[in-house]
Amino acid sequence: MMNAARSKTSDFLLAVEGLTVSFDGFKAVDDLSFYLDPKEIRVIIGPNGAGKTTVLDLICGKTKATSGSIKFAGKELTRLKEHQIVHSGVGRKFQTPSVFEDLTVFENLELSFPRGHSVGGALAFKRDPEVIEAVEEVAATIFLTDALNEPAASLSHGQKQWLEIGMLLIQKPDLLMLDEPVAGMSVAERKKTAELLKVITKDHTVLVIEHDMQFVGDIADRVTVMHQGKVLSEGSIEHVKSDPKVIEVYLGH
Ligand SMILES: Nc1ncnc2c1ncn2[C@@H]1O[C@H](COP(=O)(O)OP(=O)(O)OP(=O)(O)O)[C@@H](O)[C@H]1O
Repeated sequence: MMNAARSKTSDFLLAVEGLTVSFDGFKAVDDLSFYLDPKEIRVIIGPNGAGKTTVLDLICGKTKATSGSIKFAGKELTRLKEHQIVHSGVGRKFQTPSVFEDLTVFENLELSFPRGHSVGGALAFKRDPEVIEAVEEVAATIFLTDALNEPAASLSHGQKQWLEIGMLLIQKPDLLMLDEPVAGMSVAERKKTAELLKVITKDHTVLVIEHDMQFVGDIADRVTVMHQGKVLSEGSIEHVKSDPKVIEVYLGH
């Protein structure tokens, strides 16, 4: 198999091999292998309980693997703690936005600028041109230039999701993982989010969990379909959509 042969090399940004996690004997992720190329957008789809969120939990170190390997830029992540994985260049956005509502968009982005300060410390820090430039650049990418001085509380749900993506982007991770980024968004916001992800992958690799098949088709380079903790199918959106196994367990419902 091409993937198995290539995994011997360091071509992949992320190589997940034989990954397994058991919760009281139940294998939520079961001997899972998949590989991400640099600058790829991969979408993981699959029915509820397939193990998708658990895969992201394993990659970011929130959950420890029972066995298997997660190699990121050649480094084994399964032995690292969550903060070490963040430092290695893996950023994760959870489903619910967790922006600081009382702070402005500018301040939310500024706080996330990587300088190793606590929340209070970062705010007390004098704004230097480097931070201002980084904040303005990210704000433009996430369509929030005009809202920089607005409190985050005044943003729409979709804008808060973009702000949170911006808070990851400003840390310049090599891999961004997003769990259902367009859940609760309007059609217009979904379109803009697809645009945003296309821009992001010029510099980053993106791993997304998503149910909205229209959105999946708009963004994915390749799709991995999970079922019962395993890969059921993998390939282009056309390939997985026409795979009878995928239609049977997921798309046909
Ligand atoms: N910490 C845990 N302890 C016990 N069981 C867990 C734990 N985390 C996940 N599970 C179980 O593992 C299975 C996979 O869950 P997971 O949330 O990864 O699925 P999913 O594909 O993300 O589903 P959804 O689309 O509903 O979010 C589920 O049966 C879930 O109940």
